[in-house]
Amino acid sequence: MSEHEWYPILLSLKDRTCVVIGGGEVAERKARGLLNAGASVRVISPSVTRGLSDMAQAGSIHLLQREYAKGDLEGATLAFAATDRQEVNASVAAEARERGIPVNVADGDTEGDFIVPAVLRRGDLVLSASASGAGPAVSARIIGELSSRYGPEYEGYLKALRQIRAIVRAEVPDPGQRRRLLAAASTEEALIEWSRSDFALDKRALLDRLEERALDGKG
Ligand SMILES: C[C@@]1(CC(=O)O)c2cc3[nH]c(cc4nc(cc5[nH]c(cc(n2)[C@H]1CCC(=O)O)[C@@](C)(CC(=O)O)[C@@H]5CCC(=O)O)C(CC(=O)O)=C4CCC(=O)O)c(CCC(=O)O)c3CC(=O)O
Ligand SMILES: NC(=O)C1=CN([C@@H]2O[C@H](COP(=O)(O)OP(=O)(O)OC[C@H]3O[C@@H](n4cnc5c(N)ncnc54)[C@H](O)[C@@H]3O)[C@@H](O)[C@H]2O)C=CC1
Repeated sequence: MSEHEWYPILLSLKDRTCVVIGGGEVAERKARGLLNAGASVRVISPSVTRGLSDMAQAGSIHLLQREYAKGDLEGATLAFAATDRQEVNASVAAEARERGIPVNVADGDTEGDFIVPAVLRRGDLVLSASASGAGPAVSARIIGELSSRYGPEYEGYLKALRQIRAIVRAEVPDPGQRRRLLAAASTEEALIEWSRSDFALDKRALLDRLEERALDGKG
């Protein structure tokens, strides 16, 4: 994998077809990541892990148990070349390029268009880390460290914050003031407070409380 300056984005894959070629541990990990993003996943491989086989049985992925053949990327939004055969991965990448489909290549020999970071999800909070291919185990370790710092409670925090933000955006016309209040609404202490209270029931009281927090933050 040569050195690149990668551009990180969050992609919407809901109900989009993503095709994974290969059925080993790496393919399984990519398939799970795609399912977590609501994608429709097609896996093509003559042999597959137990995990992939269970996912197919449960109907969560569409499995074609055979070798990759040109044409398999038809209709794909993203392609993943995750076999243990470099020449197969290269053919998948070539088909993707012909079709203009972004492709991820799991081995280091063929250039892919994108790489996959290590990911931690807490509801709407998505944390990701990448070492740009220098050492993926570092990415995994850092995400492991973040998972204890940002626990499952963050899911509730962000649900609450989304509602607060909607109220502030509707009630506070001045952009500078809005930004000031939303910064005050986003501290960890504030997130804990919102997740424990019925703030949305009384907009006036909420805005007063935010003003108080904003002033406290200054002092
Ligand atoms: C470039 C990239 C392309 C891509 O796959 O997108 C790529 C490439 C390669 N990985 C290899 C090896 C390993 N990969 C992992 C793990 C992960 N690899 C992931 C991403 C990426 N791997 C992309 C770079 C992202 C980045 O740098 O941040 C993660 C983050 C996400 C995911 O895969 O979903 C996931 C951790 C998820 C988690 O656990 O949270 C482990 C550790 C383990 O398995 O426990 C090992 C063994 C240890 C080691 O080798 O370091 C090899 C050598 C293969 C060989 O030797 O044959 C290559 C090829 C090469 O480097 O040339
Ligand atoms: N990017 C990453 O995160 C990592 C990448 N790797 C690389 O990825 C490759 C795959 O790793 P694993 O999943 O552990 O390997 P694996 O050996 O467990 O699985 C390889 C899979 O490819 C399938 N396959 C072989 N020929 C095929 C064909 N013609 N069409 C469709 N599927 C075919 C096999 O059926 C098997 O399911 C490794 O050889 C290595 O180069 C390895 C570790 C991590």
